[in-house]
Amino acid sequence: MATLPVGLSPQESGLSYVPEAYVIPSLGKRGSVPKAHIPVIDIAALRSDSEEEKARVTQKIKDACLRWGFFQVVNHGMTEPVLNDSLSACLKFFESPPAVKEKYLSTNVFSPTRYSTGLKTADDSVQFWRMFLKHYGTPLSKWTETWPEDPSDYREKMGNFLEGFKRVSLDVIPAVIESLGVNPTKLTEKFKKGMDVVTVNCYPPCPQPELALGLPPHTDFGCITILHQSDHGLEVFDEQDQTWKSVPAVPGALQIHIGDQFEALSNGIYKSVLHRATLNNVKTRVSIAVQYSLDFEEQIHTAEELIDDEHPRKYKPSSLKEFLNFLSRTDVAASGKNYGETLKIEEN
Ligand SMILES: O=C(O)CCC(=O)C(=O)O
Ligand SMILES: [Fe+2]
Repeated sequence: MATLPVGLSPQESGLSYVPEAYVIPSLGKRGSVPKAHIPVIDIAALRSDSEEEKARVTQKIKDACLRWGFFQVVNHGMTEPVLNDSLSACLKFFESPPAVKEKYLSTNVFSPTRYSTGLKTADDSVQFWRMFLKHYGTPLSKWTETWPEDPSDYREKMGNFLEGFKRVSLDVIPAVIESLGVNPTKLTEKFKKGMDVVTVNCYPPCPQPELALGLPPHTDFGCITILHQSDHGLEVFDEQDQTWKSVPAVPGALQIHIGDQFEALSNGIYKSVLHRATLNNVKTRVSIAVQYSLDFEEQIHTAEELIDDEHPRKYKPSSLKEFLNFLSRTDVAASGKNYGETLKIEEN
């Protein structure tokens, strides 16, 4: 499929106005969005031997998942240099000459490493003020070779970062499963061999940030997403009062989203969080969102422990491969279609 050469989109070329295809009429007059009182959870105890301390953290995770499907974590074990270096390596990639990015330009969602703009591609009918790079994470021995060679430290910095992130995921995922009253042992073994889909988002300054978005309202398809950002800009939808709220910046904190596949695992007890990325007109924001799922074709099912006569199964099984098939045949930006909706079993 034809696509714009790298560097020519309005957000890459620094256009001084927002073209029609980027204007989101439903944004209306945005004014100031209230802050969300999102729990900030110290997860150090998840790595300790104290069952009592672990249970305390697990309870906090449960409360946050029920209320928001979202929380922030601190004391996650990632060091500041590893976190900072990953963002600088990503920013350098986006600032590289077009020839560096052209190698990865693709509209094929199955490409292991893919650069593009907007939500899915520059050809979508609705556009978003974003550039992105997608690739897989661990095991590094399998995927590093597929990542950009330029900038020269990208592979090293992202490798350190993604190994640390995987460890955080293996602390948080069992705790989320446990918080549902489900034994996490078997699934955790599968997650060790699971896929991490890495999306590096770059949102350059936008001349009219009130008119456009970096990413439209969406839920993430995976089990959980862990997000690391250079600056705030993420908003979550508060189901309680049906309004958008901004996620406060907490230095060093990582953001954790419940995704569609964990909503299905929980039989709808936890809901995947609706979120969107907003823009500013001052500085480039970079975020790294890693979605964790089982192996490519391995399906995740609703936990049997959560199904009985009163609580029938509400979700179909799903896999990363099935999600990518959905994505390749759907113009998500124009249709507003969401993968999570396709997983719901219709009630008779
Ligand atoms: O940049 C952000 O804050 C959000 C990124 C995101 O939602 C995604 O990559 O799925
Ligand atoms: Fe997302």
